[in-house]
Amino acid sequence: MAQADGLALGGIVQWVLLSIALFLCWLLWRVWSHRRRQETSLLGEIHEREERLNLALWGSGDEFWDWNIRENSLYRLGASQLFGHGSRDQMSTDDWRTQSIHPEDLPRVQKLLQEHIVGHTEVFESEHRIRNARGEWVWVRSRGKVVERDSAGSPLRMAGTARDITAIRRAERERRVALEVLRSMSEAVAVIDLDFRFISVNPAFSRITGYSEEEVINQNSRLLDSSQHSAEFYRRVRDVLERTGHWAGEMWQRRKDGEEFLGWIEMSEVRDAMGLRSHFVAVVNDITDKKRAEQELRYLANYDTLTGLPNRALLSERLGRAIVRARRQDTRVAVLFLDLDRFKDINDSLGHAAGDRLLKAAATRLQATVGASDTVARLGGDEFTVVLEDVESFPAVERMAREILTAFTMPLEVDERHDVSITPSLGISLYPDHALVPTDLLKFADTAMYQAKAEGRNTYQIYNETMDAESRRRATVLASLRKALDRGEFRLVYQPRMALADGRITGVESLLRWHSAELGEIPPTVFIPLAEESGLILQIGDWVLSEALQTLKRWRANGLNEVSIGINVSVLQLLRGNLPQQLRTLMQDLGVPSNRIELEVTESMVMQNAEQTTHVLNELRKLGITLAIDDFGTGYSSLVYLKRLPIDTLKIDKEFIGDLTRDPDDEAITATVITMGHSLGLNVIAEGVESEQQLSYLREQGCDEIQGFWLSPPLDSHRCLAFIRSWQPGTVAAIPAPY
Ligand SMILES: Nc1nc2c(ncn2[C@@H]2O[C@H](COP(=O)(O)O[C@H]3[C@@H](O)[C@H](n4cnc5c(=O)[nH]c(N)nc54)O[C@@H]3COP(=O)(O)O)[C@@H](O)[C@H]2O)c(=O)[nH]1
Repeated sequence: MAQADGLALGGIVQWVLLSIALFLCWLLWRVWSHRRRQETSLLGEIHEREERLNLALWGSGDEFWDWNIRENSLYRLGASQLFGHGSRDQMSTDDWRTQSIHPEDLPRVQKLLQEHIVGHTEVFESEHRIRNARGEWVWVRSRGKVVERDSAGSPLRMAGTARDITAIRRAERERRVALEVLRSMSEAVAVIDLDFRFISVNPAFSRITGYSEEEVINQNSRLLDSSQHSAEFYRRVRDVLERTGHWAGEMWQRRKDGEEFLGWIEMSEVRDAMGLRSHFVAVVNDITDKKRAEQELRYLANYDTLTGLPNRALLSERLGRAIVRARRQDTRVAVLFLDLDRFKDINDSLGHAAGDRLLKAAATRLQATVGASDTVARLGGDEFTVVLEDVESFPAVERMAREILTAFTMPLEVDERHDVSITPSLGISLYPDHALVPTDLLKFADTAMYQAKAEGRNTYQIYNETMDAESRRRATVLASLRKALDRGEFRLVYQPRMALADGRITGVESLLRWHSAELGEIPPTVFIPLAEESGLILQIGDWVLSEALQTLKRWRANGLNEVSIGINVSVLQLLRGNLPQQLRTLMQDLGVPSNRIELEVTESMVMQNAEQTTHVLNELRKLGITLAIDDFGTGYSSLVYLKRLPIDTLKIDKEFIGDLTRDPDDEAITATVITMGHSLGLNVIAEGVESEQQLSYLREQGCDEIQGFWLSPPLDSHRCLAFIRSWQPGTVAAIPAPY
């Protein structure tokens, strides 16, 4: 039993031990399978996390790097997506240094790493270039931190991310370039929101408008609205901009200081990434100066800068339009061509500045006479043109021509001290009577003007066809005149004059004659004006002086010591200024006395140029030469000047003498001139005396001397010498007065 009991116990023990062993095995299996499950789930979790990290890196486009400092190795996750397939996931730090990073950036990156490792910076942060799988350099922004240190604090591991910022840097560079362009642009640029408030402006905007960026931000763009446009105009512009997204045009704008400027403005909408309008950009070009320059150019092209009158170009245009209107309305257009008489002499003597002022004064006088509705133009020099529209008749044009002549009888004020008298000569042509086109009308009016000059100036002429022949003849005469001196075609004749008191021959007047080889005998009334206009009178005048004084010398050698010689001089000779010196030399060379020389200048010439000629006349007077005013009574006489001028003799024009005893007016004028001349202490000579009646009347009025066909026509020097020698004074002195 004890054995059985022992066997049973042993069985039980074995069974228990087996059960325990089985249980332990089961427990171990359970633990193992639990661990296994745990491991599997951990691995799954790790895998999932890695997946997420990879996804995150893929999504962000970043690379993860892990640098084992002690082992000197670099692990990179996501490098291939950042730098292309083939980029290495693992590399040694040395390879990274020598192959991966751009050599120029390496020192900077190492410095930043060092600063972080020693604890100077919280994080390592750097932008540098990395070579990608294709061998190109790409810019990355790398951020990282030390993530493990040993017990001594030395870094064991650093980890971080890197991001490709090549595109960002390019965009940034482009943005900087764009900003620089905006900054350096000469056009003002403003970004405006949809409520037309300024968002940003460039420096040119501040320069042009005077407003700084701070002053305009958030301000409405109405700030620049100018008073030159109506509110309606600005409303329309904004309306177009809102509807179409674009507006371009010229717009006046007001600067901060209130000054207005003209801008060429281009406004365009800006759309955001969603394609919605977000802003407007306005580019403003200040075109005030350009516009002004354009206007000035237009002005210069169409107006005469001196007088402000239309020039030839604008005149032709207006005349053309006037003709078109006249054709449509069946009316007339008149062209008045005006030239100032002897303007050249005045210009030469007064100087060009005064000449310019005279032209301006003449332009004002002309415009005031004609009125604002008709065109007055300056063609250059002293030539003006008037265009009259809706002309009813020839007399109406003549009336205007006379009004112009009358307007010029009053002297023109050149400055505070100088008044100058100047007369115009006018030529007139009419559409459709004389021509149908502007060029012909102008040409014919010009021809008529020359005819007016030939008629003695200070008058008008209406064009007729014979004038063309006349102007051609003038050109022919002038061509011959230029050769006359060299060919020796001039000669002087001498007309004696006689004292009424005792019948003595007191002197002669030398008169020029021209016999042209081609044209025959040309009267002085024809060639003298041409010689004056062309300036040839200066050389011709020199010849006359020399010739006349040589005759005087010859006569004196023949015993005519008491006879004086009168020599006509043109005002041009006086204005030239060297006449006194010229005469001094001639007198010395020829040995003739000055008190036997009298220079004759016409009244109108001297009166018009009194200020300029007085000095020369005084010089001549100082030489002992006497001075006579010729053609007295025909021009505009100023007693003031007459009194001031150093003259000795008045010669009453033959125009008054011819009608003596027939025309009471001429008698009255002649008597008055004699009285006035005597009251001024002057010797008075009557020219053109042809009859005894005239002679008697003049004697009765106390005239001092006479000259004319009654006594003798002009004679050549030999015949004149003979005439004087044979003259019997007693016979004439005995002629009684008619009353
Ligand atoms: N600058 C210069 N001008 C000169 C010179 N020589 C002449 N002239 C000027 O030319 C104009 C015309 O002169 P001319 O044809 O010689 O006529 C003169 C006389 O011939 C004429 N005359 C004289 N007596 C009578 C008369 O009884 N009846 C009449 N119908 N005519 C007469 O008058 C002219 C006189 O000239 P003036 O005394 O000068 O007025 C003339 O303006 C001349 O001045 C010259 O050398 N230089």
